[in-house]
Amino acid sequence: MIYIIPLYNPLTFAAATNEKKKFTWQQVKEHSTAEDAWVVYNNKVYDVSNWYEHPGGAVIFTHAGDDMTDIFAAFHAPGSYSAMKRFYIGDLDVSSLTHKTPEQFAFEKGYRRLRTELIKMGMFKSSKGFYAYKCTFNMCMWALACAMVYLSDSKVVHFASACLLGLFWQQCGWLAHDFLHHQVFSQRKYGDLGGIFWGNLMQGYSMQWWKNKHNGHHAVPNLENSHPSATDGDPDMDTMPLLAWSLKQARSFRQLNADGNDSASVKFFIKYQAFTYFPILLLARLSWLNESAKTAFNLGASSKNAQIELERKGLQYPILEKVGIALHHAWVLVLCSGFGRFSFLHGLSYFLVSTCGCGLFLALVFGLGHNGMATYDAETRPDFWKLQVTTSRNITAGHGFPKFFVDWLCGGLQYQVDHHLFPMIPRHNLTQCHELVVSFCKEWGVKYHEADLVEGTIEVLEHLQSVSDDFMEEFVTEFPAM
Ligand code: HEM
Repeated sequence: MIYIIPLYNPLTFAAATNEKKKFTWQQVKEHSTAEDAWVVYNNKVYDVSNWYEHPGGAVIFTHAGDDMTDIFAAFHAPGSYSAMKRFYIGDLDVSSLTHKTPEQFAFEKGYRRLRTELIKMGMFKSSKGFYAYKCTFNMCMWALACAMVYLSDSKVVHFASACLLGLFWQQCGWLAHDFLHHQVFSQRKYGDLGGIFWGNLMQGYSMQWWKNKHNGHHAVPNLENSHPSATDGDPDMDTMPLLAWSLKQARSFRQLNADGNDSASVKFFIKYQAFTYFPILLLARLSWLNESAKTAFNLGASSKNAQIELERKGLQYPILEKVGIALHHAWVLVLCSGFGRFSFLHGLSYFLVSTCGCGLFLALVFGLGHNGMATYDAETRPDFWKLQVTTSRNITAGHGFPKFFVDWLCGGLQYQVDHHLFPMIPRHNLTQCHELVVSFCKEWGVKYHEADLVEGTIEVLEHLQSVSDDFMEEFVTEFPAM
């Protein structure tokens, strides 16, 4: 597709002639699609319509027609501010922000000040020693899993090795996560290379597929799609028809049917979702491997925006992505074949145990991080801080799980709330950051939620059951004889 720049645009012309245009909030809100996207940063208005070439990709359009001040700060290196200039079209008429009370202005000012304090405290600087230790520990897990297969003929040892490999993949997920959020290196390129090593080569995931999906999730956590076939919400809660996180989401697939009714499969899945939740988690890695291979080898994208983005600007690291994934499948094949000694069934079992283990351990932590917390749609979406805090849950020690184990298992995401507010803060600084965030939330009356592994899982299952009950109750009310 060819990107045509209009020869005369009255707005860019105004910018070029230094004549400052003023826009009301209402006017900004009218430009809320990828094709017609205005964004606001510190009361300045930018026209980023059709800018699929944006280095962060189509995630930029999650804030079309909205204020991007805080999400911009969450994702970008300081130098990126200069890239904004060419999109500037005028200033926001601050008197038109009638939906904001003086208290809201003070709240926003307060959380921006807190961010500045954290920067001054050095919270965004990583300890290279910490990450060297984490990377070495992880590689030792991998070497041990391989050695157990190579040196032993015991099925019990092979089973233990497959479980260890599942855990290793889960830990690779957290390391790739840290590198790709640029927690480890402020230089983007080094973070990306770390992401390719832990993501593509060791885990089998495409780093660009992951970035698109994960950064989209960070921009709009627990936000529902505007339409069942749209992909403008949080990709991580785009789980229909298998799982619904709100009654509205459960009902959404009716719009796809000509008769406006739910299909038998939707009814079945939503009715039993509290029971199917864990089996679905077990299979999650297979779906991620599939999506990753599709992205890396240009066989399709997971959303319409990701597809257009791939067509317009392609992959950031086309060769490394492909080589990384191909080598990943090669070493996994060698290991799953028991270095040539396993029967087909034995090798398949090894693969399934490790893959399902990884899916379960990874998705369990994601699930605890957000599932069962508040969900929003475009109209009810609150400010950046409240959106991130109310949709996230921290995981604490408890029910026999000690803190060091929870910290290791969750790879930094035990501080999900704090991580969502400041995704570039390295995980080893989150404990300190957490204390300041909690006291800020207390001061401003924002509910900050924590639960241990068991309580959190029960909350998730209870939430699924309550959505399921509300959904099924409608049929009983409408058709009492059934
Ligand atoms: C006028 C508006 C914007 C401009 C000029 C801009 C520019 C840039 C630039 C130059 C980069 C690469 C350097 C860096 O990582 O800091 C970048 C990356 C990124 N941007 Fe933006 N951006 C804009 C708006 C947004 C918005 C609204 C979002 C999210 C809703 C966003 C999300 C991202 C993400 C996630 C990355 C990192 C990609 C990576 O890690 O490779 N950007 N942007």
